[in-house]
Amino acid sequence: MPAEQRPGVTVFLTGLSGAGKSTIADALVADLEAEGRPVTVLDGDVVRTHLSSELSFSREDRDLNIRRIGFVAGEVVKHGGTVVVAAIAPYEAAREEARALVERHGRFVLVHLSTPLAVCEGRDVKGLYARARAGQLSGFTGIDDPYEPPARAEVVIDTAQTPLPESVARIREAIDGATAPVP
Ligand SMILES: Nc1ncnc2c1ncn2[C@@H]1O[C@H](COP(=O)(O)OS(=O)(=O)O)[C@@H](OP(=O)(O)O)[C@H]1O
Ligand SMILES: Nc1ncnc2c1ncn2[C@@H]1O[C@H](COP(=O)(O)OP(=O)(O)O)[C@@H](O)[C@H]1O
Repeated sequence: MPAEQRPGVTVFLTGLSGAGKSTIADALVADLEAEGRPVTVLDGDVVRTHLSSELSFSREDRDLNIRRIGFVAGEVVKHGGTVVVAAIAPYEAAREEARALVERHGRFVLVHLSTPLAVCEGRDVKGLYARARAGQLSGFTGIDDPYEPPARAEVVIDTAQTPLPESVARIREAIDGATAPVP
């Protein structure tokens, strides 16, 4: 679809640490940018450096973080832009608030990475699960802090079962409403 006719869209990747949010976000962004489609990326780690550096991982602060992300995404979508969010976003109410902020202006595609905790912990990309298990990090999602699975997600992907190119193709299908070829 020509860029000037395309409504803005936010793809919101949610899931446990190590579920594959950043990996899929990077591949999805590369896929979109290869078509000359600019993308605004709001990755949890980066947002927490630049926009939410004062926030903790309490429920209140996580919710505020997701609300900020939803607001920024909505502003970009308002002008027809494409946004990719990668954040744990463990609480249903905050995700739905972000959805509402975006859907005022365009489309919102929630992608739940349902990768099981045991797989995420086995990956332990940053060594945080080991620290949480050792009692050196408290309030870690999935260990001693909750993750509420989304009641309604446009796409659900378990990255223990789904190869990366298939994940990207499924999300492209949800965005474009047409089958994107698997590379
Ligand atoms: N207590 C606790 N719980 C969960 N995650 C923690 C915690 N402390 C630090 N980290 C690191 O912060 C990254 C998650 O940040 P988010 O902004 O996505 O979290 S949230 O949406 O506000 O809940 C997360 O990044 P990912 O591993 O990429 O998900 C962690 O590296
Ligand atoms: N099919 C897959 N899809 C996505 N990531 C995968 C897959 N298989 C293995 N991985 C690995 O899982 C890890 C996921 O880490 P990351 O993307 O940083 O997760 P998150 O951003 O959710 O914390 C990466 O090391 C990635 O290479």
